[in-house]
Amino acid sequence: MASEYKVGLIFGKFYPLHCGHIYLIEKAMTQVDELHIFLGCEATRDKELFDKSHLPRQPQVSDRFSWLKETFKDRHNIHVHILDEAGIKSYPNGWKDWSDRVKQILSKHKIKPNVVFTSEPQDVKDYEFYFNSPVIIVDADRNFMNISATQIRQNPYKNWSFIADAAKPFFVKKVAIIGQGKFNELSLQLANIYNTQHVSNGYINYIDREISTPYNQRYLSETDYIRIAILHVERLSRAVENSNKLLFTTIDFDTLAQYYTQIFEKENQVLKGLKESYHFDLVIHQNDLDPNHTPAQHFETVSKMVEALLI
Ligand SMILES: NC(=O)c1ccc[n+]([C@@H]2O[C@H](COP(=O)([O-])OP(=O)(O)OC[C@H]3O[C@@H](n4cnc5c(N)ncnc54)[C@H](O)[C@@H]3O)[C@@H](O)[C@H]2O)c1
Repeated sequence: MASEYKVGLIFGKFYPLHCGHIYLIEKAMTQVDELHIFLGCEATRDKELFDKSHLPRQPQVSDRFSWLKETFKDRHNIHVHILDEAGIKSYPNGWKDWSDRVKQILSKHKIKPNVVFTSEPQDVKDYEFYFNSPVIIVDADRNFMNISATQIRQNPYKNWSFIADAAKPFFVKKVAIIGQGKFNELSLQLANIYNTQHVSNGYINYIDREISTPYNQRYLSETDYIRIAILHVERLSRAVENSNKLLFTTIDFDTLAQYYTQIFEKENQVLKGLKESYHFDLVIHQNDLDPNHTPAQHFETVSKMVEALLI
């Protein structure tokens, strides 16, 4: 006897996607032929969640969507839909309107669900009523993956290991430590200590020398600076994918643009654009620290500044 083709539904905010969500989804996948995930979004509610959180920046719907897509890429029977909840009374006061909006998407894509998965026992009756489907509760006590998105929003770095790998790069804090001699080694040292990535920039020593070099004896042309900047973006982008909470480097784009302006006595639009769009969470210039301090004291000062980023 042919068994019924099973189509499952899962609803969530995935703010952010974590291993508990992934467990729910994978557990559901053991019981269905096809799974439809609905990513609920509502601009005011989502902004409020961010305002109450300790997340470094607000994930947009596109970020949350891409975390799901990336995590379940190559899984052709997992489908992700964006569910705009604008204008509907917030949970749990808008079940009728909310389920009607879900049904619009179901009918548009000719999806005929026959099971809903959740870890929330209090929602079972409403899901059964509005979708006329049985509900399977997965790990209501969160014993298998003891984590919630609220806990991650409250303390993303303490709960780092639970954040979905696809979402981690979004939360990595970028640190540039700029200086000479022993100070220049700090970013590499801290990357080692924090078990994370470091992006060196070998050109920085050249650039620093160029400032005091007469025009006709300089090594680097104007376009070399653009190449250095683009290469740096590429290397940072690769490194952030494998970073553990922090990413260290020896130059930021604001400083690079300042060097350029100092040397060529004009602005460059590419560097200006990078300076405005590429955000660093912490930039430490050796010149801003006490010049009478020893390298060991600088190490202490900088370490404390970095540690404060993870609170
Ligand atoms: N307006 C309404 O009345 C109404 C009614 C129902 C649902 N909704 C919407 O549905 C969405 C529900 O999202 P949510 O808050 O449940 O999202 P969520 O992202 O917190 O969770 C998504 C799913 O993962 C499960 N889960 C979370 N942590 C888990 C863990 N550690 N182990 C196993 N499973 C885990 C949850 O039970 C849920 O089923 C929201 O967008 C909400 O607005 C609205």
